[in-house]
Amino acid sequence: MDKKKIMDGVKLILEGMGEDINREGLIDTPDRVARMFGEICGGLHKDPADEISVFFHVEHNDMVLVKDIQFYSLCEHHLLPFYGKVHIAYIPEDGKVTGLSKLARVVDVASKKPQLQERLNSEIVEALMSKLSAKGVLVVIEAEHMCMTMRGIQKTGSKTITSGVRGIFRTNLATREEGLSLIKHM
Ligand SMILES: Nc1nc2c(ncn2[C@@H]2O[C@H](COP(=O)(O)OP(=O)(O)OP(=O)(O)O)[C@@H](O)[C@H]2O)c(=O)[nH]1
Ligand SMILES: [Zn+2]
Repeated sequence: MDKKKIMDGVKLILEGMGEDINREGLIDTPDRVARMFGEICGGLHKDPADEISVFFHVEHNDMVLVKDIQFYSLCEHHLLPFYGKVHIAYIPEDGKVTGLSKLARVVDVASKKPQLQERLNSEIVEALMSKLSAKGVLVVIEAEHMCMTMRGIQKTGSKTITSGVRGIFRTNLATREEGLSLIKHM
């Protein structure tokens, strides 16, 4: 990331607001904000699929579900946070599974950048489908968008739910319902 460009931009925004960029409380703000963007946009220019780096073979060809994976992302329209939980289920092909933490790493890389919830959802699904060659993948994201709560339409508490369904979760209704009910009730 070009830290200097971000710092110059932050100074311009503050000046545009009529702030005194040399007052004590703001003097280090451009530097802080640039470091912050480096951290919260750490997924930029990375491929989420690269996070799935280890594979194991187990005698398990049924569902694997990791739910309530917390994420924080940045709405690409307003640069305000949207955040919530990702639930990931997959059905391995020939017992090919990955480490559980790798699923959360995929979520981190796909979310830490200016993003849309729908794209976040499909990037996670595609990463899993391509690397695991799974029989099926189901990803559900529930999120609160601060651009809809602290500004604009101001609907505090509203939640946006997206889902991405591939393979057997798409073709077999009972499998999809099992995944969805585990996400909802456990
Ligand atoms: N589909 C989708 N829309 C989003 C997401 N995040 C923010 N938005 C929406 O993007 C839209 C941008 O609309 P614009 O009319 O260009 O911007 P705006 O004038 O600030 O709109 P308001 O938010 O309605 O005040 C808004 O409706 C946001 O709610 C997202 O992840 N997915
Ligand atoms: Zn927004």
